[in-house]
Amino acid sequence: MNEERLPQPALDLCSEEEVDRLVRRFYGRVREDDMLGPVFEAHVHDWEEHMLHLVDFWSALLRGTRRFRGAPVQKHMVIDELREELFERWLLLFRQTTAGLGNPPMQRLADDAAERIAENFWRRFQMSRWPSLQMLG
Ligand code: HEM
Repeated sequence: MNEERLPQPALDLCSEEEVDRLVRRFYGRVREDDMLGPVFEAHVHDWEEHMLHLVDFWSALLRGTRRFRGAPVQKHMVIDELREELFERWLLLFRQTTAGLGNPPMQRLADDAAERIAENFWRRFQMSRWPSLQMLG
């Protein structure tokens, strides 16, 4: 178990520029990826809008800002292509990106949040597609 406390969202954890760098580098990798690229290209119609929206999302999680407005769960529930390997790939590219930012506390919080959210999306997606799984708790 990691004894060190997880960093908390704070304005001095990272700058807006670092958040912007994370999002642009990450989705740059996603777009070039053989597995994830086609899924995103099929659903994202305006990439610049998506980037700015995702900067607001990560800025909220990492810096505690309050610009993000959205419905992430619903947006993912309608992506028919979702499957476990895609989430694993998503997390791999995300971790590679955060590792290259040179800000270890930001990296820890971002990786932790991404993992928890990915698990949540995947669990909810399975529940919504196969409601009989609900009885398994
Ligand atoms: C297999 C993994 C994933 C895929 C294929 C995926 C795909 C997508 C796509 C296609 C959109 C655009 C939807 C639209 O605008 O209609 C989107 C939006 C978004 N994604 Fe993901 N995603 C994945 C995992 C994640 C994870 C793990 C997170 C968070 C840690 C995340 C956060 C978001 C957010 C915040 C939005 C914007 C939602 C909104 O507009 O309210 N995604 N994603």
